Amino acid sequence: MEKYEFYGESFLSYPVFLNIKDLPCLVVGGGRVGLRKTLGLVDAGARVRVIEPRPSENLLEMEKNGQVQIKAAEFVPEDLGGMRLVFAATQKAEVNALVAQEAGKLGIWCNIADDPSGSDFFLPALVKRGDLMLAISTGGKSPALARKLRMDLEKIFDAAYLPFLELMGRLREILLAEGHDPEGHRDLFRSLVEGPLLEYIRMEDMETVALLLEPIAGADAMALAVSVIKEHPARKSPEKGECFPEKEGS
Ligand SMILES: C[C@@]1(CC(=O)O)c2cc3[nH]c(cc4nc(cc5[nH]c(cc(n2)[C@H]1CCC(=O)O)[C@@](C)(CC(=O)O)[C@@H]5CCC(=O)O)C(CC(=O)O)=C4CCC(=O)O)c(CCC(=O)O)c3CC(=O)O
Ligand SMILES: NC(=O)C1=CN([C@@H]2O[C@H](COP(=O)(O)OP(=O)(O)OC[C@H]3O[C@@H](n4cnc5c(N)ncnc54)[C@H](O)[C@@H]3O)[C@@H](O)[C@H]2O)C=CC1
Repeated sequence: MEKYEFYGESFLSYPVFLNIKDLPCLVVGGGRVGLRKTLGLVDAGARVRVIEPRPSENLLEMEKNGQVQIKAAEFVPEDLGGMRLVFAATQKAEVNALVAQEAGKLGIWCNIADDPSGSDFFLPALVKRGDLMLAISTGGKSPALARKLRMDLEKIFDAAYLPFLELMGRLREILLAEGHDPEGHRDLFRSLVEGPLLEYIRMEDMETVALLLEPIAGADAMALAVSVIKEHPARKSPEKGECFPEKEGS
């Protein structure tokens, strides 16, 4: 840091992106916070069970759609059987502490909504653009700041990053299929990510995008550009005036 030296005790953590597809995960307490954690787990493809005596309409709707399983009762330690991650998200500190204690006995990683220092992990604020994911943590010091930074970053890393990353991935596949040349590829990819490609994607200037892709994609450049930018499944209807889905700023 240039101007400020870090002072005081720093929170030690190890950032990872977990593959939790199809893994059983438990959310205890399906209120405001529990629902937010549940939505994140569902997005990641987990098998989610929610323990909530008074499930909300939102949760019941998700259960109808087969996204979650709800047990409309109070938590009992047996609920933890077979679970890999647990979120203690009730408004009752003693219930959350019990969930954490029992999870600890079983070696299940636990996030406690009201006890950052007792948690095995906590969640970052997220900017997601397809496979591009920016995760923001303040070490638990200020979730409000994490949320604000997420919204600021969403403006910088706008929806155009989705087709941009998709294109970079396709170009990389083409080049790697032709052979490995780490030095040459590095320069090529660096010039593509630093150059004007993103700007032309934003403008949907297909001619120029195709021109920039040509050195790698050859005669397929225009077809590639169209399939990724104009015909991408994530694209919303043009009458809405949006290219790709934007996350709401809530
Ligand atoms: C430690 C952590 C554990 C965890 O939950 O994983 C934790 C803990 C607590 N949060 C509390 C409050 C708020 N949490 C939010 C929002 C988010 N909280 C998230 C994560 C985390 N929250 C982890 C640390 C992340 C980090 O490193 O910063 C986000 C990023 C991700 C997510 O939850 O999915 C999501 C933003 C998502 C987005 O918008 O992008 C807001 C903002 C708002 O609602 O406007 C407020 C009110 C304002 C405020 O307090 O700042 C309280 C109660 C404090 C009290 O009693 O007053 C506790 C408990 C405590 O601190 O004791
Ligand atoms: N980590 C975070 O991001 C944040 C954490 N918090 C903390 O999270 C906790 C929950 O907050 P909210 O979701 O706003 O509360 P809430 O009151 O909306 O939800 C709590 C839910 O837990 C359920 N519940 C109560 N006892 C239970 C039991 N024995 N078994 C199963 N479910 C039970 C209730 O029926 C209720 O639906 C609070 O302690 C709050 O301080 C608050 C804001 C953000």
